[in-house]
Amino acid sequence: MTATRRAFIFDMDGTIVDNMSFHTESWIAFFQRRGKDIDADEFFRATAGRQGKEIIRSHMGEHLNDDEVRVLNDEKELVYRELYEPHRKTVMGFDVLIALAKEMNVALAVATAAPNANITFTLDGLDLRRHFDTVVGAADVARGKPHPDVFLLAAERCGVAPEHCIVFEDAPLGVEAARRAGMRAVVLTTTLPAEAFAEFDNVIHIASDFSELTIDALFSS
Ligand SMILES: O=P(O)(O)OC[C@H]1O[C@@H](O)[C@H](O)[C@@H](O)[C@@H]1O
Repeated sequence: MTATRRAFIFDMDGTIVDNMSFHTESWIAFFQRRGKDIDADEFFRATAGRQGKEIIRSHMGEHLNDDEVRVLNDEKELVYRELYEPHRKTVMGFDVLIALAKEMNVALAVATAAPNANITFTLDGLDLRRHFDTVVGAADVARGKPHPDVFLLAAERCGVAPEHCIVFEDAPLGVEAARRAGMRAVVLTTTLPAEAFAEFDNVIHIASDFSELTIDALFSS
C-alpha cells in the first residue's frame, strides 16, 4: 500500500521570514508621499496576504490601469526590499522543520501574494528555492488571499488533496484563504497575537516560531 502524499504549504512573508513590519513601513512611506496617513495595525489586518495591485487599487482607485498599478507597486516593493535586506533571515526552526519534512516525504510548497521580484529576493536571497516542489506567487493567480487560489494551485502542483495539506500562515486573510481551500492551518505569531485568530476553526496550532512543531503531531491534529 502506498502512503497518502501530504504537503506543507508555507506563506512566505511573515511566515518563512519575519518581515511584515518592513512591508508596513514601506506602505506607510508610499502613502505618506501621497498625503495619506495609514494606521499600521489596521492596515496589516486588512491587507496582509492581498496582492500589491489589489491593495493599491482599493486605496487609490479602481480606475488605475495595469501599467499604472505596476509602476506604483514596483515603487513600494523596491522600498520594502531596501529596508528589509539587512535583516533577511528565516524564522527560527524553519530550516530544521523543512529538512525533517523532506526526510518524511512531505511535499513542500510556497504560496504567497508577493510578486516575482520579492520571491527572488527572499527565496533565492536565502538559497531556499531548491527545497520546494513548487512556488506559487501573485503572477500565477488572479486573486490574492482571502481567496483560496494560491493554496489550491500549490496543492494541485504537488499532487496532494487539500485535506492532506497543512498551511503555515501569519495573517488572518491567509488563514481564511486556507479555510476556503479546505486546509488546516498553523499560525505563526510573528506579527499578530494568538487572539487575532480565535474565530478560525481550521487553526490546529499556534506557535511563535517553528522550533516547537512536530510533524507527526501536526498531521494527526
Ligand atoms: O502572502 P504573503 O507572502 O504573506 O505576502 C503578502 C504581502 O505581499 C507583498 O508583496 C505586499 O506588498 C504586502 O503588502 C503583502 O501583505
